[in-house]
Amino acid sequence: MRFDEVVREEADGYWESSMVHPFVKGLVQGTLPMENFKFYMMQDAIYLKHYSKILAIAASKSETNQEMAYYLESARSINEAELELHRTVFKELHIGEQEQAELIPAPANNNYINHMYNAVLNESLPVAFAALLPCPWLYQSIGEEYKDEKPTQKLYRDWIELYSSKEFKDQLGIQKQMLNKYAKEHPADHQKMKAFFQMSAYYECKFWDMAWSLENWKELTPYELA
Ligand SMILES: Cc1ncc(C[n+]2csc(CCO)c2C)c(N)n1
Repeated sequence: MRFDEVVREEADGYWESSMVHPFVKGLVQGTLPMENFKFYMMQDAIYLKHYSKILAIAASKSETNQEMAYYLESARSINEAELELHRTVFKELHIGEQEQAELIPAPANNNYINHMYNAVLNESLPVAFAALLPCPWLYQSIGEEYKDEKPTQKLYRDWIELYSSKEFKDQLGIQKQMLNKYAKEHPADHQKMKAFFQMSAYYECKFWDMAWSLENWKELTPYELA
């Protein structure tokens, strides 16, 4: 099996759990309350901002021109996507300056972002790349699985369309090849690449939980006293 197939198979549980997650199901079926979608979008804007910065750090650590070009272009295009989000979705959902100024990452988002910074700052570039990969890969899988769903809300349809596009699938193909190239050239990094990929896939699931429960820093999970 190729390296990308091995890491993906190991993460099967996270993929399956995302596919049937009430947030994802609600989104593709159009039953998701707009409050949850708005919360998700606002948290995602923070996530995208940091994802782009992390790619820029990866660019600065690149050893080849090809790597450099890939990371710089990815950082630029995600920054552009983030700006577009503010221009369109934020406007549509009436997310104003005040609401944006008060925005802080929810716990699960914070954990995921910190995990990716840790990868790019303290690990090798192949390990950082593996940590960044579940993000496009999982979303591409969801887009493909639900490409024929047509929820009535335009924002939900746009979301599905974005991640089920051919360009997005082609881009993922290049990313899988990069993963395999890194794996071939850095056999000593295999264990960590796998571990960081799994951790990111776990955090992707926690991101759905966060948006479904409107997670915040004030309320802890209530446990019954024995
Ligand atoms: C929590 C979270 N995870 C993944 C994505 C999807 N995503 C973000 S940036 C990007 C492009 C990477 O090449 C993709 C696919 C998201 N929006 N939010």
